[in-house]
Amino acid sequence: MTTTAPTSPPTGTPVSDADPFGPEILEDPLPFHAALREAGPVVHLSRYGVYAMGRYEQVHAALRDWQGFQSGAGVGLSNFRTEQPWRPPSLLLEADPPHHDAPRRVLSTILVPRALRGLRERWTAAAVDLVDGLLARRGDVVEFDAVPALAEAFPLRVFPDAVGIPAGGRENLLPYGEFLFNAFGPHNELVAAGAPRLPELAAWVNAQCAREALAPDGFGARIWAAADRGDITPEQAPLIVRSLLSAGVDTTVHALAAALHAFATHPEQWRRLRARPELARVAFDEAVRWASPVQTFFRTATTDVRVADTVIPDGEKILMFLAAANRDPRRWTDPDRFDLSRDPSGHLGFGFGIHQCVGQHVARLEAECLLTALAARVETIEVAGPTRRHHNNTLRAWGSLPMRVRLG
Ligand code: HEM
Ligand SMILES: O=C(O)c1ccc(-c2ccccn2)cc1
Repeated sequence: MTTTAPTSPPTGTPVSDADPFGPEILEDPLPFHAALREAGPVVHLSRYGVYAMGRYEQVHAALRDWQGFQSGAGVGLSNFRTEQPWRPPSLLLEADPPHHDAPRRVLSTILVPRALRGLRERWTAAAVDLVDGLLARRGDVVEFDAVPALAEAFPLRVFPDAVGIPAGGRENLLPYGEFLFNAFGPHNELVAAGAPRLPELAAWVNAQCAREALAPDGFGARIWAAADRGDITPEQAPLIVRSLLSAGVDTTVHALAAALHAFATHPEQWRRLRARPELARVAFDEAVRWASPVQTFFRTATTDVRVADTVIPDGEKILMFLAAANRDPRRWTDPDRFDLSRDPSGHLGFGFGIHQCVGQHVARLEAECLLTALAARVETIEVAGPTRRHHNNTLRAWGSLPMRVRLG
């Protein structure tokens, strides 16, 4: 019996020859994810010479096994064992224990839900103000592009202030993150397009991390206070502030856009949220599972590590497809359905294990505030025109989401 290699429709390219960072798959990754899951627990991608995993079981196990699958050699295609990082490595993301431990403990303490309690009232008011401003004096049916009007506007209205950076230059945050998340992939045209502005963007971001730039009551000041206490060193403090500015903006922007798109294409789920606004938090996690705004990232094998029938040699890169795992029918019932009655816990959209997103509670609070404010005013939400994807090597993003809402 001849078995034909699984192909990623429609181009018919065998999975092992596919380019997951090329425009076809970035535009619509779902067929490739399905083919990757079907091809086996681990697949060698010849184009980049990496080992790929698309099934929940293997991605979950690799994320859990930080000793066998390290972050210290970088979580992008670039291998820090042999290549220079484009910026000083993150003390959390690109570090393994024990170096990872203290920076992680400092950020965990600052970003834990009870530490965010003081922000809920302020962020709720900011969301209500943004939504009211968008809908005011425009009649009962209002049209707008949800990407700039809501998905970008809300995080940029609340998060930089929460970090405590100055008012000027915040328009640099999105393009910096855009480059950063592209740079985890291969040096393709997406990376090349962002390179010209990088020196100025990186200089601006680094300048925001200095103690004197930060307001006395924000996340940044609390990181510096940890240095004053000796929990971390003063040299580490600015890099940990940089982590917030690196990871905390583009991710939430594209996750919120994904949630708004999910509701605009599933009117019955919007009706459920309207009826029960307390579902906003679980709705956001279901949107993060269903859309996986963070699609992929890498680990590096620290020994010859066996996964199913494959031995991944020491030093080789493993590309983990969170998005494929989040829709693996081996783990999820009816995985392609966006369904608020599902329990999405266990999804890998925020990662898993010791590096699991330390900012996930910040993201959830932003989403809860914005979705609750919208659900209070908007009876129906629908797509009002052609949507446009925005391609990034790591992030699943919308470039434009024309929306029509009916007030109720
Ligand atoms: C919906 C929005 C977000 C998504 C989908 C997301 C996703 C992720 C994922 C998948 C990881 C794991 C990376 C790995 O294992 O190598 C991660 C780590 C991280 N995230 Fe998030 N993130 C989001 C928002 C945020 C926010 C708002 C912040 C900051 C306030 C943040 C800060 C971080 C940091 C510092 C890490 C590294 C943690 C470590 O390595 O110990 N993220 N995030
Ligand atoms: O500490 C940082 O600078 C940083 C932390 C986390 C990320 C990241 C990477 C892949 C997926 C989600 N988040 C990026 C940067």
